[in-house]
Amino acid sequence: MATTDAILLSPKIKRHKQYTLVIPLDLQRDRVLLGYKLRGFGEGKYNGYGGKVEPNETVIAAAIRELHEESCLVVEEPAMIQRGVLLLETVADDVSPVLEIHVFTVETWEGTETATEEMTPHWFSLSKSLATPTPSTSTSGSIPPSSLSTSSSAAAIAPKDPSTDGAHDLPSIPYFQMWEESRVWMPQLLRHVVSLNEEGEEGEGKLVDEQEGPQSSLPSEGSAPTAAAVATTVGPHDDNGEQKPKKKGKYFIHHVQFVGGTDMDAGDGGEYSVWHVMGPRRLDWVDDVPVGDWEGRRSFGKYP
Ligand SMILES: Nc1nc2c([nH]c(=O)n2[C@H]2C[C@H](O)[C@@H](COP(=O)(O)OP(=O)(O)OP(=O)(O)O)O2)c(=O)[nH]1
Repeated sequence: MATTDAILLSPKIKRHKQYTLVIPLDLQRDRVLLGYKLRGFGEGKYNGYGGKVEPNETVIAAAIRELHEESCLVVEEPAMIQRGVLLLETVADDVSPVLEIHVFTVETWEGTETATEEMTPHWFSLSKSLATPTPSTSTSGSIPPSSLSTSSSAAAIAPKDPSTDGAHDLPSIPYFQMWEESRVWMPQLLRHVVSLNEEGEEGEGKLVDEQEGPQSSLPSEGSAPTAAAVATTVGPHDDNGEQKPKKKGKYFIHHVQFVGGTDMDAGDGGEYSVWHVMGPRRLDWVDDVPVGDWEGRRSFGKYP
C-alpha cells in the first residue's frame, strides 16, 4: 500500500509523525463506534481508535494494533478501508512535526468492543451523524459518557437485523466533544461511506466532488486562540444538504485550518492547518492540490 509514501506538503515541512485513526462502522445497525479517551493526548474527547505508528511498523499494522489495544476488536488487514489522511501542520514554527493521521473505516471485525484503560467504547447513530453540525444543532454542554450507549456485549460480527437492536435510540456523534476539525471531515466521510453503500459495490471511483475554491469562510485573525477555521470544505453535498452530481475520478478535498495548536484546549496560540484528501478507497496525496492554492487558503474563521 502507499500509506507510507512521503507527503510533500509544503517546503517548510521537515518531518511527519504518523498516527492512525480507525472508525468501526456497523452499517446494518446504522451505528458508529467511537472511543471516549480516558487518558493522555485528547483525554475527555471522543475519537476513533488509533495511535502512533511504531518504528518499522506499517501504517496499516499500527492501525490494526491500536484498534485492538484500545477496543479489543480484531480486524484482518483486508477489512481495513483506507479513507484519507489528516495532516496537522503547525505553521507557527518550522520544526514541529506534521501530524499525519491515517484514517480508516472498518465494517467487519471479530471480538467485542470493550472498555480499556485508554478508551471507553460508545455507539452513535450513523444516520443522525451525517449532517455537518453547527453550534445550534449540537448538544449544549457535554454528553456524559455514562448517558451514552456503551456496549461490551455486542455480537462478534455485526448482525444483519436492524430491528432488534434499538439503534434508532442512539444519539448523534457529539462532534463538539471531539477534536475541532472532526466536525468538518467526519460527517463528510460518513456521508461518503453511506453513499457508496447505497450505490453498491460499484461505488468505488464514483465519489466525489471536484475541488472547489474556498468558501466564504470568514477570516478573523483576531479571533480567540481557541477559535478554529474552515478555509475550504468540499464534499458531496452542498450547503443545503442536497446531493450534488457525482463526478467520476475527482477527489474529495478539503482544507481546514485552526489556531490554538492540535490541542485546542491548550490555547497555545499555535497556528495549524489540516489538509485532508480522500479518494473512494485510498488516500490521495495533497500534492494533487495546485501548489498556488496552498498559501491562498491560509485564512481564518470559525468552525461552524
Ligand atoms: N481527529 C484528530 N485526531 C487526533 C488529533 N491529534 C491526535 O493525536 N489525534 C488522534 C491520532 C491518534 O488516533 C490519537 C492519539 O494517539 P495517542 O497519542 O493516544 O497515541 P498512542 O496510543 O500511541 O499513545 P500512548 O498510548 O503511547 O500514550 O488521537 C487531532 O487533532 N484530530
